[in-house]
Amino acid sequence: MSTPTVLKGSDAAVQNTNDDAQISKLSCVRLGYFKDDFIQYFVRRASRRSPLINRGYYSRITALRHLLYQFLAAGHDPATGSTPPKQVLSLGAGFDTTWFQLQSEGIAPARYIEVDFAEVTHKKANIIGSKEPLYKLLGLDKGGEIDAESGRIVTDQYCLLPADLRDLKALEAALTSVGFQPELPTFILSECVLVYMRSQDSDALVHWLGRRLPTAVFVLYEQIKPDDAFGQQMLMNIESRGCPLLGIRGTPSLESHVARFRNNGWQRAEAKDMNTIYRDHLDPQDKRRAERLEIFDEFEEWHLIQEHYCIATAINDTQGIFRNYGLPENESIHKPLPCAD
Ligand SMILES: C[S@@+](CC[C@H](N)C(=O)[O-])C[C@H]1O[C@@H](n2cnc3c(N)ncnc32)[C@H](O)[C@@H]1O
Repeated sequence: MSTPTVLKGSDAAVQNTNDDAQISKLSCVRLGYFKDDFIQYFVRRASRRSPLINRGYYSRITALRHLLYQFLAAGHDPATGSTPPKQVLSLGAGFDTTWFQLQSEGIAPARYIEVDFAEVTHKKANIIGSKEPLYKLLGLDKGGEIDAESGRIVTDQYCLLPADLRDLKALEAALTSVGFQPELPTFILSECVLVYMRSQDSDALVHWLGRRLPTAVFVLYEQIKPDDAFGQQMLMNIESRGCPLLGIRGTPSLESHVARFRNNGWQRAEAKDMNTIYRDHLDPQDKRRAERLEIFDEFEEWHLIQEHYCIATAINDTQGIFRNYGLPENESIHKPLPCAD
């Protein structure tokens, strides 16, 4: 498959949001908010972000990582010491490095599948193919397939697949081609992705996954509240970059995220805004450490921004392994992200 050279304007702009996200993650890593030894390979022009942005990414990444760790540990049987094999499906993964981090920590799941537009996976495959620490971790020096031209990598544990998430037939074909197993416990990650799609497309995707995956956790992070003054300004800023939040009117609130999941094949769902998550669900000790990293006095804006982002989770649990799944209230069972010295 060749990489399309002509992109529809807004698709190209949406793809560029990936670069922005990775620059912000690297900014956090360099300041010590969290550790990620791999993000450096995916950023061409590093830039230090404002304390407001850094703290926002810290809260996003810390909460999402906690949910992922919890999923990976679910179903652990203390008697046998075994945990059921699991898979991750990362939608619109961009240059996310989570698989590399999990693999280097020795806790990667049985399968980790990333999907994005071919233009993005093409660039990601090129980077992975040209950086020794990345392709060695993937075992690509010993086997597996990498086709940077088409943006496809297939190894036993990790797959990178080009597909447009609005085209469910193409997505299904891509997943089937690498032996995606719908019956395995699956963690679906959508970090700032569905909101760029029209609601009819993202609803269809949520429905399709909800119907096919009997044991799964869907974790979504994105913007909400488009209608108050701050929300209107946020929409204008994003629209001016050419990538409007086409889906935000369909899921403008916490309640609408829950309702969308419940109406589309998911047994349970909940949604919280990032103010609540930061206040009540992040490890207090790690938060204190992060809060000392930079001088910070923009509290009013901080709360406004955090109120306009949410994490929604949905669960299908035919095996009964996610009974207590979710972010815990402020307490000590958090596994803090390893932090840079
Ligand atoms: C803001 S970036 C987020 C990247 C990554 N999830 C992260 O948080 O670091 C949005 C990503 O979603 C991808 N995306 C948006 N719409 C998509 C679609 N219809 N099909 C495939 N990927 C899509 C973009 O190409 C981009 O890489």
